[in-house]
Amino acid sequence: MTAKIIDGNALSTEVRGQLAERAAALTSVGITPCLAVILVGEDPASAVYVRNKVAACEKAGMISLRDVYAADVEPALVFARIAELNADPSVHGILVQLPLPKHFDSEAILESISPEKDVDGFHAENVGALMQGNPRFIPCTPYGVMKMLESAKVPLKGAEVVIVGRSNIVGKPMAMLLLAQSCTVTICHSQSRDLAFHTRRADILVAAVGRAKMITGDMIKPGATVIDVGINRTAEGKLCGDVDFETAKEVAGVITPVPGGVGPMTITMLLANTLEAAERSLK
Ligand SMILES: NC(=O)C1=CN([C@@H]2O[C@H](COP(=O)(O)OP(=O)(O)OC[C@H]3O[C@@H](n4cnc5c(N)ncnc54)[C@H](OP(=O)(O)O)[C@@H]3O)[C@@H](O)[C@H]2O)C=CC1
Ligand SMILES: Nc1nc(=O)c2c([nH]1)NC[C@@H]1CN(c3ccc(C(=O)N[C@@H](CCC(=O)O)C(=O)O)cc3)C=[N+]21
Ligand SMILES: [Mg+2]
Repeated sequence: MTAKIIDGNALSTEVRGQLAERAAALTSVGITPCLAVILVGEDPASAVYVRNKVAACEKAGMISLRDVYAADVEPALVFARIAELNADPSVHGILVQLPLPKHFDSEAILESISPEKDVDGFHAENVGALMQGNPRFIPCTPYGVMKMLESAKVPLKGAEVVIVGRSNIVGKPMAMLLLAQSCTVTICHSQSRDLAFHTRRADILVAAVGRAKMITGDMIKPGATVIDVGINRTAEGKLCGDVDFETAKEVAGVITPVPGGVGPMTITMLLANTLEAAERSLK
């Protein structure tokens, strides 16, 4: 038996269709949801993501603004632009593509975004709200993973979850969301001893490391749900996840592919958060 695959492209199409209807309803009362994306530098992967985000917005009937700065831009210029977007009532969401060049204080940039427009959910106030179980914006990647688990009807209450990776943008918020659904959560990282000991206990295994194919079939409990957040490029330029799909799919019960898994759902939930911000602006 090979694992059931959660198709992130198909689920995205379905969810984005629903978002487009809500966006159209808002537009009919004079508010078109608008996302502003800021990109600093020429990293080709970041440029692709930003292009995908902008295209997805337009397809769902939302407006997107894009500001691109040279890698050596004066941070003051970016702070000034964020202040302008914060003050503009026609802008509902603001996203600064990460990572930023080294001469930027990334934390200060994220804190300068109005929490009401922080559709990534990275502002300290929104991180705190999520931890307190009262989220304003759920970070897009973990939010997309929760939608995928829901669509596959994966039982959460009491499930043993192991997350590999503890970043602020994926691992930590993922742990908070699953904890809120009464999973028992373990977070592993580069200093964890005997990673496979942990991963083999997992009913739900989330890989968010950034190391191609590091999770192999022998590290997975038979029948487990395996969520692959990793996006890595092989020497031949092919995209692959943190999970070795070929060996993992023979052991797992449910698995997500790369590409076509968590990535598209991340963009879908960014649209959802932008729409949500626009809907709140009515109230
Ligand atoms: N699909 C999507 O939408 C998205 C995909 N990604 C992808 O997900 C992956 C992770 O991204 P991100 O969270 O930003 O990555 P970071 O580089 O910020 O974090 C990586 C984490 O993996 C841990 N780690 C590194 N090596 C090992 C190891 N050998 N064993 C166990 N843990 C290890 C690190 O541990 P330590 O903390 O100790 O250093 C760290 O916590 C990347 O491939 C990224 O491209 C990211 C965002 C969205
Ligand atoms: N402020 C900020 N917010 C982010 O959400 C953010 C970020 N910075 N920096 C980088 C990471 C990464 N990320 C991805 C989004 C979509 C795909 C995606 O659509 N992937 C496609 C493939 C795309 C391709 O062909 O390269 C897929 O997996 O099928 C991947 C990765 C968002 N991130
Ligand atoms: Mg990172």
